[in-house]
Amino acid sequence: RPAINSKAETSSQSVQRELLKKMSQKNDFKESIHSNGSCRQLPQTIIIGVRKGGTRALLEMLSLHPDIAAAESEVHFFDWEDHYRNGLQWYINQMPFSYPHQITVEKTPAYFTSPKVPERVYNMNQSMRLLLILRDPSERVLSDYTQVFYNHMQKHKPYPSIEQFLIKDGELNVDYKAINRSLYYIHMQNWLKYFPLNHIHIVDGDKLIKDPFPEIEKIGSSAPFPSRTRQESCCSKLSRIIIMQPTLCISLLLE
Ligand SMILES: Nc1ncnc2c1ncn2[C@@H]1O[C@H](COP(=O)(O)OS(=O)(=O)O)[C@@H](OP(=O)(O)O)[C@H]1O
Repeated sequence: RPAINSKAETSSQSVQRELLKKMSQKNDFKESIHSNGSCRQLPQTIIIGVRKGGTRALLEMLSLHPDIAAAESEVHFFDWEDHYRNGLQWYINQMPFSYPHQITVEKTPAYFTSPKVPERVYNMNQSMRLLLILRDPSERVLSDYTQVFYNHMQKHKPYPSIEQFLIKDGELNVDYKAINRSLYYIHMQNWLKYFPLNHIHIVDGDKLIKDPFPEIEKIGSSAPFPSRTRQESCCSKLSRIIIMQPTLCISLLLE
């Protein structure tokens, strides 16, 4: 099943409306509505990971589509207790304003490897569409390590070499977080307890970086970048595309 499908959208939105009604009875919930008719909506699609898989690039590419409204920053609603305790009203408040026909997408790469998250997402919306971008697991480990290494360097803090993390007692150290996050099949099993495989659209991160358009096209069954709005959308967001992926921009302009 495609991860983003504007027809299936209708049923997903009605599920969420029911959910919001229940919330309003309990917590005096008020939906934030803008005077221009847009409002904040719960996401219908979540990019759940994987960390360093290309989640930012994927979100930026999807947000080129005029029917997609993307949350700017990582929300960490389902994985951080402090946030989860705040409830759905708080979650909605983190979402961008969007029009009813638009699909709201958020990305928090830590969701994929957090054991509590699949059940929590399921409890919110059983028909949630999940996007998971994976890349070569070894390269992902290096990328993960490098990010933490540079964070330490910037703070002038020492950080062990990668060799010190990789091997423990002569064996691969699967307790090392960066390796553990690359054990995709383990985390996937958690998600499959709650969502069938056809709810989880897997994007090939290695292909996305080399040739993004075919990977993006696979996400939606209907044309993900309607021709009517393609150029307009491309021009207004040109600078972002150039930063993220010049070849996507060229594809969009040539289409
Ligand atoms: N199109 C495009 N533009 C820019 N970057 C791209 C793109 N596609 C994939 N990537 C690679 O994505 C890696 C960062 O992944 P994430 O965005 O998931 O990182 S994070 O988890 O949100 O920190 C990061 O990996 P590293 O280069 O290993 O750091 C990027 O190279």
